[in-house]
This record gives sequence, structure tokens and C-alpha cells, in this order.
Amino acid sequence: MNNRILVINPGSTSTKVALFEGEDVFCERTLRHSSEELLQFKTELEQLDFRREKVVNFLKEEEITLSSLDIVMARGGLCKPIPSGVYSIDENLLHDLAETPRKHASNLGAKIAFDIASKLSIQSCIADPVVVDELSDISRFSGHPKFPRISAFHALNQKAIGRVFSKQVGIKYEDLNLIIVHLGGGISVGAHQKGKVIDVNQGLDGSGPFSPERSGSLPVGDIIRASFSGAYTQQEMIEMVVGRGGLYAYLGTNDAKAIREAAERGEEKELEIMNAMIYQVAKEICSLTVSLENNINAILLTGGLAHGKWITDRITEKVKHISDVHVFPGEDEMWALAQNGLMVLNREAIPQAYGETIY
Ligand SMILES: Nc1ncnc2c1ncn2[C@@H]1O[C@H](COP(=O)(O)OP(=O)(O)O)[C@@H](O)[C@H]1O
Ligand SMILES: CCCC(=O)OP(=O)(O)O
Repeated sequence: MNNRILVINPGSTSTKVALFEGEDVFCERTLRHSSEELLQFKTELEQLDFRREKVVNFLKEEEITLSSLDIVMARGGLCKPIPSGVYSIDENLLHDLAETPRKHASNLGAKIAFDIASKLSIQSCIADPVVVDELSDISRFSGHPKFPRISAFHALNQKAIGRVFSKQVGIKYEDLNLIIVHLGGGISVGAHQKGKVIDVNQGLDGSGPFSPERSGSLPVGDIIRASFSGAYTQQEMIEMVVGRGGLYAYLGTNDAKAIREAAERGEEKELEIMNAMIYQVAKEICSLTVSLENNINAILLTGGLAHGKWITDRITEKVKHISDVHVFPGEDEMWALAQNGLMVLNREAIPQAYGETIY
């Protein structure tokens, strides 16, 4: 067996697909989806066929023989809160991902992986889905018992980057205190205390800095009044928060690269909005010094926007008094999923049953 692992990772602005052979990447592609392309669908679930077709086309274009695959790994979505780990994709999991009221592209990964794997009678799994929940008790308080804070963030990439950094410094991830910032279509800022994410902004539709396509925290009274004003549908309100919030709302595009380039050229509006986003990210980082009791080994910046040195330099300038800042551009989610797949194939990890681990 060659240990051929197909990895599928749907994010808010892209579907990343890769084929690994053991530890090595054989081929990899980021299939970008523009705001226009995605906004033709009313819900994420409606994007299923569109995204699955993109994955199947990738397999054809790369001339990958389906029968040569050994396992399919996908980034997991907004199912019920579960511990960090690797999970078999089963009907239970697919049901919860289809029914969840919280919509996100990662809800589609398991279904696409399952459909491909079942035809081949091979295993399909998710690992460290976005609902990994290790919050401390105190960080669950929001301000009203009806609305506790929940854990929804870039768990897979934050943990993978935490482990990459731990290897670099020769200290176990479980022995480090880190603030890890994922700067993607959504932005999440996590306090990693000895291997557990004890506090993190709800990076989907809850709180934190605004991002290329999300509003982050909004003035809640104004939101309630707008929701009941009759001026907007529920869908329109949700889209102001996820999909058409943040950079998109201010500038009409979620393409942070193009906006960063314009800001660097000195275009006034782009510069002002980029500076505001950077300011909010830095504020969020500083807030986690409380969660980690000022005992922080390093701050790690990762995600697509971390390719922009202009952005990471500005964040660094604002938070370098807390700890050293290290930049890991892009993300290691594909590699992390492949590693989990390899461990399953080598029987070093036994996939857990989702239904038995829900908190
Ligand atoms: N060099 C760059 N400078 C600034 N932003 C970038 C750069 N490269 C990519 N990006 C932005 O990163 C975002 C996508 O981040 P990524 O982590 O890949 O997204 P997703 O959250 O969809 O997986 C896009 O807004 C893209 O424009
Ligand atoms: C729910 C948090 C995960 C997330 O926001 O992922 P993307 O930035 O890839 O959309």
C-alpha cells in the first residue's frame, strides 16, 4: 500500500484539495471561489454539488486513479462540540452537519469525502473540526446565561501551527503557552495553554475582529433593532455578519491580497479599513494576556493574510511588547489532515465515533 491520502478542505473563500503519498504531497491545489460565484447560492448546503464537482474535476485533471486512494480526509465543520482528535465520518456526523443552524463551508467537507470514499469502500475521516471545545469554564460566560460563548475556530490549523512551532523550539506543544492568530476568510485568535485552547473568539458569527468576509463583534442593541425593523430578512442579517461582513462590507470584495496591495499603494479607503482590521486583531491578541495570565511563550500569526508582510509587520508592531511574534504564512491544515490520515492507515490512531464523544 502507498498510503495515498486524498485531503479535502472547504473554507469560506476556497476549497483546498491535495493528494498525499505517505508524508509527501503528490499534488495540491487551492480552488478559489469569488464572492460572486458563492453568492449565487442561498445556503452553504446548496454549494455542495458545486464544490464536489470542483474536487472531482481536480482528480480528473491530475489523472488520479480513484481506486489507488486509501483514505479520504476532510476538515470537519460545525457539528456538536467534541474533543480534539480524529473521527470516522458516519451518518450521525453527516446528519448533524446537515442540520446545524450555523452555516459554514467546512460543513460540506465530510459529505464530499464520504461520497467519494463510500464508492471506493475506503475509510473517510475528519480531524480537529472547527467545534473542538477546550474552553475554560470562565471563558464560557458571555453576559447572559441564554447565550454562552462557544468554541468555533480554526482548530485544525491553530493546533497544527502550534505543533510546528513546538518542533522548531524543541518544547512540547503541551508545555507551551501560545497566542495563535489565524488570519483567513475568518479570523480567530486563540489562547493555547499547555495544549488546550482555553479561550478563543467565536470566529464564525460570534465575536472578535472583523475579517475579509465577517463582521466580528457588532453593537448588539443595534443589531436587534435592525433585525426587527422589517428592513431586512433573517438571511440578509446573517449575511451582514458572515459572507458580506468585514472587508467585503466596507470595500465590496473579500480579496484581502488586492486590498492589502491597494493599501500599500496608499489608496486612502483601503488603508483606513486595513488599519482598522489590524487594530482589532491586535486588541484581541492583547485581551488573551488575561486568559494566559501574562505567561506567554510566543505569538504565532498564520492563515492566508499572513502572506502579506505589510499586514504581519503592523500587527507585530502593536503586540511585540507581549512576546516574540512568529509568522507562518498560509496554513498547514492539509498537511495536518494528511498526518491524521496516515496515523489511521498505520493504525497509530483509531478514529473515534462522533456520537460517543459529544459533550
Ligand atoms: N499575500 C497576501 N496578502 C494579503 N492577503 C492575502 C495574501 N495571500 C492571500 N491572501 C488573502 O487570504 C484570504 C484567504 O485566506 P485563507 O486562509 O486561504 O482562507 P480560508 O479562510 O478561506 O481558508 C483571502 O482574503 C486572500 O486574498
Ligand atoms: C468556524 C471557524 C472556521 C473558519 O472560519 O474557517 P474559514 O476562515 O476557512 O472560513
